[in-house]
Amino acid sequence: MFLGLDSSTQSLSALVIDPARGEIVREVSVNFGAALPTYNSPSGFIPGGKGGEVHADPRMWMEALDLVFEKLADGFDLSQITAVACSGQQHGSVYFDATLEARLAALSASESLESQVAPALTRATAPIWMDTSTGAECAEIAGAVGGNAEVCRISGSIAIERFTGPQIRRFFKLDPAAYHKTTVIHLVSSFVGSVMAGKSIAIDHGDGAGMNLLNLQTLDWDDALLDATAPGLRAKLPAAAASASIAGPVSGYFVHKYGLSSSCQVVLSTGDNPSSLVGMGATAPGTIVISLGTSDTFFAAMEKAVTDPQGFGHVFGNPAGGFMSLICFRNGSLAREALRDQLGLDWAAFDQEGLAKTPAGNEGKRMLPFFGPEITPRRDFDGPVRNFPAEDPAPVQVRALLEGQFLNMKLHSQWIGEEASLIRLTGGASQSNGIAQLIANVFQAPVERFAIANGAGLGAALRAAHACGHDLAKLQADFCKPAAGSRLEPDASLDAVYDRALADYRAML
Ligand SMILES: Nc1ncnc2c1ncn2[C@@H]1O[C@H](COP(=O)(O)OP(=O)(O)O)[C@@H](O)[C@H]1O
Ligand SMILES: O=C(CO)[C@@H](O)[C@H](O)COP(=O)(O)O
Repeated sequence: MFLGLDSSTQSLSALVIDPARGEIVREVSVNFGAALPTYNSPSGFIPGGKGGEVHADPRMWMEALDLVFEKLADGFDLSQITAVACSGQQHGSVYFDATLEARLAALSASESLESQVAPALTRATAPIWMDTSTGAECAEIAGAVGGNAEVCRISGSIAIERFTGPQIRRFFKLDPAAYHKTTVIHLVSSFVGSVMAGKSIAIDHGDGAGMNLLNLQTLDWDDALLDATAPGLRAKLPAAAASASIAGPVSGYFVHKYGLSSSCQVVLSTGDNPSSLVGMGATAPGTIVISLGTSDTFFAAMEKAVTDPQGFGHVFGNPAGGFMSLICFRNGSLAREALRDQLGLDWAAFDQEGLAKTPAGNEGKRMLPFFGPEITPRRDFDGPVRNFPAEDPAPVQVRALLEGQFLNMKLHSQWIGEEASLIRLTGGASQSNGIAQLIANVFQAPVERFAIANGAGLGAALRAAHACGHDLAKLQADFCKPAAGSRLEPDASLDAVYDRALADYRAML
């Protein structure tokens, strides 16, 4: 059996697969806000950050890892697990001093992970992907390297506020003493994997490409980008390596405390979106994945690595080899939640009210769907913009938000240059039938969903199995199957309606 862990924005989840039976045999999850309320992070991050700062408390992730293993081990024999791999929310970074390695190597099963690892932190909180505070650092990095076109040529993205390099530069500028004390900087995914392995593990090319530090030609950290970011940075970064590498056996902590086998192997971690590419069976070009987690993301395996001339889209490593496109929309589920709560609805009513009671195209009533700062396209927070009165009935508001979100996605994914022939949906909001049908109609492509909404966790488990010799294509054929009756066809009669809507939306931006 193989275990996949996914440390996303709002939760840490675990999923066990049995390739011999082609089945998911166990799934558990810990929601940070609900299970760990003392961190005051109801949506997984510390609210109220100033100047675009959005951080999370890494101690919360350590506590969640113990909690998820307690749940996993309850009535389940974890010694059956051959290997584990992790996925994590992308770009977030965790900073440690020179005591980290000794602490990880000597973890005692009689104490918590948090009490043993947290004293090594050199930065109390971790900037995460929602952070937009590094505009100045992005400009400095681009300026030092010769402009954003050059940053994009090397790393697959222009200098981006949430990416790890600009975040590291900001830390170096804000607290140089703490930066100099830092000897290891991990991504969220490689951090969780390192705790599992009892030693710092390498960063894979999938998540590493989201740092503005990886050279996509050499697949190593790029000296010009390192120098532009902060002094002595190469020595603080784990090596960059292929996603399918085995890091070593699991830490004795998990053997003695939760019953994993001492021969259980830890496979390198990757980002939650590259992991979902694997879990949604989309590692070969042709299928587009839309993930509706905290962020909404749109991604696909690439035939060849093209970059976004507008600078919003990214090129990441495909965990199965080659590259993938990725576009991230910050106003995803939290924007839908904000409107749902303003209107006093639950999710069922949100679907029924919004989509069943209004016509496709919303009679021209449109919304720029930004309930917080947006990154695709870049907009400061000035609230949603409507071309109709904010007092209009709830169904009009809901349809305007949802159509706005997916028109925005359609508009900003055109640079990839591929017509969507099949879309697979994952993430929490993919459970909504109304949203799934709306996506089919806006993109005029069939939409499929799986029985589980956690494509990233499934991807992690599949990667663990693949790294241990299982054939990835066979694993994907067995596990990445749409749930019976889940396929939704687009309504071809709405093609012209959404063409017009897209033109209107573009004009409103
Ligand atoms: N039926 C639903 N309709 C719309 N959104 C939903 C529904 N169920 C859950 N969600 C949204 O899914 C989000 C969590 O998705 P998830 O993929 O677990 O996020 P993450 O991986 O970022 O932690 C929540 O913010 C919630 O608003
Ligand atoms: O910033 C990005 C991708 O570039 C986000 O997609 C994060 O990876 C967070 O993922 P979720 O928690 O929303 O799944």
